[in-house]
This record gives sequence, C-alpha cells and structure tokens, in this order.
Amino acid sequence: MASSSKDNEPQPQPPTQAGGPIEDDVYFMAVALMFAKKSPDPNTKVGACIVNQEGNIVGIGYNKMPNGCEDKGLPWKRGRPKGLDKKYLYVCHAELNAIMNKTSMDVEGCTIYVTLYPCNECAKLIIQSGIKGVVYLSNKHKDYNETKAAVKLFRSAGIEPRQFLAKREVADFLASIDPFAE
Ligand SMILES: O=c1ccn([C@H]2C[C@H](O)[C@@H](COP(=O)(O)O)O2)c(=O)[nH]1
Repeated sequence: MASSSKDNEPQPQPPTQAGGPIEDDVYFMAVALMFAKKSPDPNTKVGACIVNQEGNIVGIGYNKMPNGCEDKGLPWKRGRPKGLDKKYLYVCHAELNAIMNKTSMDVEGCTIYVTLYPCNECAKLIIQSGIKGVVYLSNKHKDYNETKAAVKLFRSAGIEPRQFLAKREVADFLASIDPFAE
C-alpha cells in the first residue's frame, strides 16, 4: 500500500497506562472521580462526566450548593428527616450540574459516568435529557427510597445502569499521573 507523508509523522495516541491503552470506562470514571474531589460536601462527594457517542466529554459536574449560594451559610448537615436544617433541600446534585454545564446542544444518546448511583430526581433528569447510558461506581444508598425509585424509573425508560467494577484499574491510572514527567 502506498504510504502518505502523514504515515511518517507521529500520530496522536490515546492515553496509555503501563504501555497499553486506557479503557475509556476507566478514563471517564477517573474524570468523574476527579470532579467529585471538588465537591464541598463533607460526607459524600459525587462526580459526574457525560460522554457523547464520539467519546468526547460534553459535561462534568459535582454536588454543590447552587451558583452564588456557596458561601451563604446553607447547611451541610446530613441525616433524616430531611428538614430545613439539612443539606438535601439545597444541594444541586452532580448529575444536574453535569447536564446544566453541557458544552453541546444536547446530551441525547450520551452516557453518564457518575460516582454514586443516581437518585430518583437525577434519574428523571437523565431520562428527560435523552441520556441512554449510566455507569456508576458506588451504590451505597441502595436501600433509600430515592434509589429504589430511580431503579424503577430507569427500568421503565429502558435504561440499564451498569456498575463500574474496575476500581483497581482506575486507582492505578490516577496514581500513574505524573505532572513532572516530560
Ligand atoms: O444522585 C445523586 C444523589 C446524591 N447526590 C449528592 C447529594 C448529597 O450532597 C450527597 C449525599 O449525601 P449523604 O451524606 O450521603 O446523604 O450526594 C448527588 O450528587 N447525586
């Protein structure tokens, strides 16, 4: 086969880990985890990363108080019942922020990587926005009604959330990042 001059030039390569390509799943969950780190929630930091069908990130978010309300003394207290003195009535969830922050016209057909199984309100948002794939890391709230309702909502909408299991790979990937490497 005739080679073009481009064949001799270095081509952009996907990021690698220990010499091999990093699976997209690992990469996108790592991004969700990095954004979770930005959350001011002292108990549960959630990160979300929306990826389109071309494999591009089109939205990121983490749980935080609404824009402009960050330093207004809204409570970060947790626990039930979820009264006025608790964070739940105020905090914007990671999925909401990721959808609101989208850099594309819409998120139709996208996949959301999220570090916590979405609650019912986020499940509604995900369904309404046209996101078709959900990959989650933790399911620590599986016994909450919010999560149980989310399971029902996803089932009704034909979305099958998939648990991300490659925890070791994602930890190794994050640990392999060396900002001083040339
Ligand atoms: O789908 C979800 C569900 C919850 N969150 C956020 C909301 C809160 O800031 C924490 C949960 O706090 P707990 O102390 O574990 O009750 O997670 C979210 O972003 N997305």
